[in-house]
Amino acid sequence: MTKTIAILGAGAWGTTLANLARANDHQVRLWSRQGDLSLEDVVKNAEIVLSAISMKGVQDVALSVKSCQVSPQTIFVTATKGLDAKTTRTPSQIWQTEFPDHSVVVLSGPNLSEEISQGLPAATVVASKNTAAAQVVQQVFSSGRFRVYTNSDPVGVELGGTLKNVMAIASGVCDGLHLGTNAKAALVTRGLTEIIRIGKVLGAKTETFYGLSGLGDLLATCNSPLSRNYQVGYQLASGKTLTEILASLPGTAEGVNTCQVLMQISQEQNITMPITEQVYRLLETQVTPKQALDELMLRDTKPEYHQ
Ligand SMILES: NC(=O)c1ccc[n+]([C@@H]2O[C@H](COP(=O)([O-])OP(=O)(O)OC[C@H]3O[C@@H](n4cnc5c(N)ncnc54)[C@H](O)[C@@H]3O)[C@@H](O)[C@H]2O)c1
Ligand SMILES: O=P(O)(O)OC[C@H](O)CO
Repeated sequence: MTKTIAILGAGAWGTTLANLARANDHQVRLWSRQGDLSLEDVVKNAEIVLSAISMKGVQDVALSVKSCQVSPQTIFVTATKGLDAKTTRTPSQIWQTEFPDHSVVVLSGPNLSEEISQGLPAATVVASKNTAAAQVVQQVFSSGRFRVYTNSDPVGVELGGTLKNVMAIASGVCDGLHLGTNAKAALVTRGLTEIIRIGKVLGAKTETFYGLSGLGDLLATCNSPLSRNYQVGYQLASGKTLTEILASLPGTAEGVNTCQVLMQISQEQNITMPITEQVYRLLETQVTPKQALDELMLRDTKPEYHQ
């Protein structure tokens, strides 16, 4: 059945998702703050409101939508991968707080938008506490080129996509320093352990991180030069400054902000995050890429716990 869908954020991801929904004959209205359409007109009578806004704009946009006329049945979908710098909340937590009586669905997976725009096959996950709402979103986007799975752990799915961005920066550094395949495998594997450790404290289920939105997205983002987060790390390794890199980056690299928020969470909740800590110190120019590597390699010896 044709759905009326409002997509907020006309960047790389919002535009790609709009095209996927249009290809399935849905009626899509795309809103951006630079565009001609008003937010009020775009969300009016929408059965689904999907946000692909960068993290820094999510809270403000959610508040603006709250002041618009939204149908009580509207399903909110969030495709943002980040954490709020002020509150440390995830995007779905922000949308659910502003719209407590609505279903909120998280859409996340190994989804480099450029590949999907080229018509290459990909899979993703739609997760919600409300299974029926997740199934509606699954039908909207599913096609022969985009396979959509449902999941009942929205926070786990969301955190998989968010936390891997920090590991993608580290992976870019690893490749930029030409440290080899063994080093990369060690980094990604220990990165997953670190993601699970943080994710469990933040309320996610461990098994979710072994799925598409966790391990899947970690593999995609840590291995692709198309990833903006990977590019940040790769170019830091070549000696560029973060300011120079961000000035020429096409779109948002959420891992930079996520890393700062994670350091705050690490201090408040006493969670050990060695890789995140070194990425943070590198972004803050407290260490060079080579020093960050040495710090990680020379940590105290320990058993290989996966927790
Ligand atoms: N590009 C991808 O491959 C991809 C895939 C999956 C998820 N994501 C996630 O989707 C989100 C958006 O990524 P993108 O690649 O489209 O980024 P982008 O930089 O191309 O677009 C970001 C969009 O957010 C809007 N925005 C930013 N701040 C705003 C504010 N204060 N108010 C209103 N609008 C604001 C921008 O105008 C733009 O439309 C990120 O969280 C990213 O991690 C991206
Ligand atoms: O370009 P990045 O680093 O934001 O990665 C895009 C997607 O999150 C990959 O799934």
